[in-house]
Amino acid sequence: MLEIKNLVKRYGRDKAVLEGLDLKVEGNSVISIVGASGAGKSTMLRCINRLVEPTSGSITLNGTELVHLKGADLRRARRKIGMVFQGFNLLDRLTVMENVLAGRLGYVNLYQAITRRYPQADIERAFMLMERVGIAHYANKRADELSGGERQRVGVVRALMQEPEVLLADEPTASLDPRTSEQIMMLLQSLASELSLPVLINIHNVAQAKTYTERIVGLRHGKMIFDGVPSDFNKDALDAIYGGIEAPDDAISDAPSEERAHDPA
Ligand SMILES: Nc1ncnc2c1ncn2[C@@H]1O[C@H](COP(=O)(O)OP(=O)(O)OP(=O)(O)O)[C@@H](O)[C@H]1O
Repeated sequence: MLEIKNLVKRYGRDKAVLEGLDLKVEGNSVISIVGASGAGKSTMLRCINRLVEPTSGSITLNGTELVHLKGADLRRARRKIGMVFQGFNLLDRLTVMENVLAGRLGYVNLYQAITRRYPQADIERAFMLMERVGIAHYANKRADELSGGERQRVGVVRALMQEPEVLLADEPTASLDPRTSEQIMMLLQSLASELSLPVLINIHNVAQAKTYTERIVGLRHGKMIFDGVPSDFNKDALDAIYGGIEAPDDAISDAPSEERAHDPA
């Protein structure tokens, strides 16, 4: 279980960008975090894996307090937090397999890491996960030879190689075309349930949030002003989150639905 209590983040002396957030995530829920640009979505995710230092508050993952961890304890805790990025964050000149195995760096010793001698079990797990998401045949290709959707699948597998207890995805579909975005959302939804993994997804596309996630958290100016199921995310909720700031296209339509029931990967 991931539990955030009274999380505050202030950059320097500026006004707090997160003003006391509380969030509890259990089981294999897939949760989207929506909000206008600058609402604090990325800051919230980055506080969880401590890419950003929380100013105050508590974040626990399965009983371990993450705030204030340092050194080896922080590295150990971070292994349990997978992250998928908007820009994929792959090492372009390395192969797909090498990128995927980078997800094990937190587990192997320095010699293994430098010589890239990963345990056989890691290689088998890598192939199993690459098969699962449909990229195993690209194992020896350079990462920069793949399409955006394929690259994001590499990013997802790399995160899963960490054997995470929670998966964070920061705008995972923002660099992809609409159809590929839907495929990645479906993939995250299926993997959450197959691996019993909670997944938190920052997303601008409210229609996709409604279609592919089971809970929506809405932020506005660093405060949580909506936390509920997609069917309750109506025009009022939309106005409360975006009113006067931004009006996302097709935000309350039930957009992509053709393939929502299955994952083609
Ligand atoms: N490193 C930083 N230093 C100072 N201010 C920052 C830093 N990172 C983010 N901010 C500010 O914090 C606020 C929240 O930013 P954040 O990136 O978390 O929002 P967001 O909801 O993810 O926005 P977007 O959807 O545009 O990515 C913004 O006002 C931003 O300018």
